[in-house]
This record gives sequence, C-alpha cells and structure tokens, in this order.
Amino acid sequence: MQTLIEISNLNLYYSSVHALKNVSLSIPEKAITAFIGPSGCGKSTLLRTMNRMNDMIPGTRIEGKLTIGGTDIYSNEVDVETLRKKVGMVFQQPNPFPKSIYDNIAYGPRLHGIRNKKQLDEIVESSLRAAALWDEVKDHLKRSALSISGGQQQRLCIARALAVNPDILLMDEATSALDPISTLKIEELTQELKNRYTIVMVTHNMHQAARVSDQTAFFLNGEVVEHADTEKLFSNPSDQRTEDYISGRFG
Ligand SMILES: Nc1ncnc2c1ncn2[C@@H]1O[C@H](COP(=O)(O)OP(=O)(O)OP(=O)(O)O)[C@@H](O)[C@H]1O
Repeated sequence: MQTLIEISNLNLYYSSVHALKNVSLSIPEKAITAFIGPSGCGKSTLLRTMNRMNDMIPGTRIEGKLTIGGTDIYSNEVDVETLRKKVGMVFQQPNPFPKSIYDNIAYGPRLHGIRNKKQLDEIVESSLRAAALWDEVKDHLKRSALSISGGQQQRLCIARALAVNPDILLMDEATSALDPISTLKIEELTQELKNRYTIVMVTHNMHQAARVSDQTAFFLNGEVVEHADTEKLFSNPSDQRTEDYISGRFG
C-alpha cells in the first residue's frame, strides 16, 4: 500500500498541554486506518491536524511535519480552504445545515463556483448514491435535512463531504451517536468508500476498529504506542500496553 499521509515527529501543544508527543505515522491511501486508545490520549487532535482544524483553537502550537501526497500542509503556500476541500471531515454528532437535503449537498460545490443546475443535480445524486442514501431520499430532496433520522443525517454529512471531491475522509467517532443498525450501515459504507478514498477514523469501539479498518494505531498519553495491520495488532500486538488495552485491562 502506498503512503498518502506522512507524519513525522509531530508535537502539538494546547497552550501548556502537550497533547501529541513526537508522533510519526505513515497512513496508506485507499485504505481505512483506525485510531484507538483511552479518552484524552490525542486521537481527535491528530485527526484534526490533517485538515488543520486545530488552527481554529487559540493557543495551539504545532511542531514537526505532516505531508499529504508529498505536500507539507503546514507550509505557507498551502491554502487552508483548498486543503479542507481535499480532506473532508465527519463528526460525532450529525451536523447537517438547517436547509433542504439538496442544498446541504450543493452547498460546497456552489461555494466553489458551480452554478449550473444540471451539474449540481448530478453532484447531488452521485454524492447521495456514494453515501448509500439516494434511494431513501430521492423523492424528497426539498425536505429539510433535519427531518430525516440521525443515521440518515450522518450519511448526508458523508455525502456533503464527498460532494467537493475529497481524497481523504476523516471520521471522528462518526457512529458513536447512532443506533446499531445505522452504525452497521455506515460501517458497510466505509468498505465501499475505501475503494475511492483514504479514510482515517477515530473510534472508541475496538470491535469497530477490528471489523472495518485495515490498519490500526493505538494511542496512549499523546503517543502512538503501536501501529500495525489491524489483524496483527489485535491478534499479536508487539507492545505490552497494546495487549493490556485490547484485552480490556484498562481504558
Ligand atoms: N481545545 C482544547 N484545548 C485544550 N486542551 C485540549 C483541547 N482539545 C483537547 N485537549 C486536550 O488534549 C488532550 C488530547 O485530547 P483529544 O480530544 O485529542 O483526545 P482523544 O483521544 O480524542 O479523546 P476522546 O476519545 O475523549 O475524544 C487531552 O488532554 C485534552 O484534554
């Protein structure tokens, strides 16, 4: 597998909190990488460094290097808006805009200058299809996005991210607020999406990481303790701390 995201000696501070400590990690393209570890160990922080969401938090300082496709995303030449278009994100709580289903998906493409109705219709349909939501909503695209179920809203948020043609999809505990059936749908969806996108997901649920990811990184106190193929990490971890965590001894 080819590396898409290369993280080298990354340190991140929230004022005096040293949240990421010398993290180095290579993330392969068109595969799913899961971040696991106890609460507060830095999983979401590392995820947010990949589309510079941490820039918005005052007092944040970052050292080290993070490249995507060879480009240092913290260099001065990088346009953060373009970066966020290429690196989409889905959060724990579905957060559709209080607009119609159609307008949620068309929002990003419109922002990037697409005005042609036929072209927008095509993007809306292909994005909803890619997020396995089209059949459920195609007859009421004008209905408010807030009127569909939480699981459908989360797939809508995935469709919204896909509508601007990203390379990477970041998922920050994207199923933890959903019921088991909606969770399963999104897990199945990720297996489709990884053929076209690179997915990095934070999950509290070790079983989910074991079920859906190709590689897993185990975090503890701001450090990456172990990063390996998911099968290897869960069946034969190299580090005693990984073994203790996956066998439920702490966390
Ligand atoms: N905006 C912030 N300001 C200050 N400190 C923060 C901020 N966000 C996170 N932290 C701190 O950084 C550390 C890492 O937090 P982070 O949210 O990345 O961990 P996490 O592994 O994703 O946890 P969880 O699983 O609970 O979401 C924690 O000590 C946390 O308190």
